[in-house]
Amino acid sequence: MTPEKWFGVVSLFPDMFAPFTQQGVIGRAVKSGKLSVDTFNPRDFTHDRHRTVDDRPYGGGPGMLMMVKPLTDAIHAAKSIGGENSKVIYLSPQGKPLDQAGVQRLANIDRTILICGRYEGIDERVIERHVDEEVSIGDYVLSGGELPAMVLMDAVARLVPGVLGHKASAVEDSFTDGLLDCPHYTRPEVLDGQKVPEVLLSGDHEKIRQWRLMQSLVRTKQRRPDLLNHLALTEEQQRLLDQYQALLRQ
Ligand SMILES: NC(=O)c1ccc(NC2CCCC2)nc1
Repeated sequence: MTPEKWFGVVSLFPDMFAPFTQQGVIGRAVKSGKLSVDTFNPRDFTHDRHRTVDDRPYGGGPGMLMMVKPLTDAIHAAKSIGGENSKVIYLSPQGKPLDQAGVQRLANIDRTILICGRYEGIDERVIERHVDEEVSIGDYVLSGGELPAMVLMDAVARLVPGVLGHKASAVEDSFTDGLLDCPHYTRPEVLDGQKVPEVLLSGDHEKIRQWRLMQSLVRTKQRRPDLLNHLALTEEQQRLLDQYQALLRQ
């Protein structure tokens, strides 16, 4: 069996991960043993009557931080399961933006610990001491790192061999070669008077492949030219793009 990929999630809200690990693609990956997710709740590592997990920031200011000792105890518990050389990732807006290339890199790591911050975040010394990588899923602020952790696990799990059937890998392909996905169509052939592009009904698979590639290129050029800047287009891709632009100029 392919060695399973393990995620250890440090979170004050472990119940948020139950629906995520029991449904859909991820649910199947967990059921088939290709993926496993363990949660570690800092609150389980408190010893005071109120089970305190937050603490005040030095220097004052609004909000609280995650209390250090319960957090580091939870991290140590996760490392005792995943192993001392588990990759430790902290989700935060200050992190490196996550893109498909980053997802592919993380897909090659078998043991990953994800730290989900709450309140205003965590003590910088915990980041310096325990965190290998700070990762951001986008330039916006969320109430916790749990949703970013699920986004990361979903994107990574899709790349684990056997998790996706062959059918769903079309989406992967377009992003893997750095392009946006082409338009998709299904029944009915005419929807509110709008027909499905003829080529898709032609049965000519080479023409369909070229049409889809052209659509991906044009969409990427129109919607995300920045993605094209980092791409070395293949000879075929360049030809198709030139062909399309020649069409536009007619
Ligand atoms: N863009 C992101 O990936 C992201 C991650 C965590 C977060 N909030 C957390 C971070 C510390 C306390 C709440 N917000 C946004």
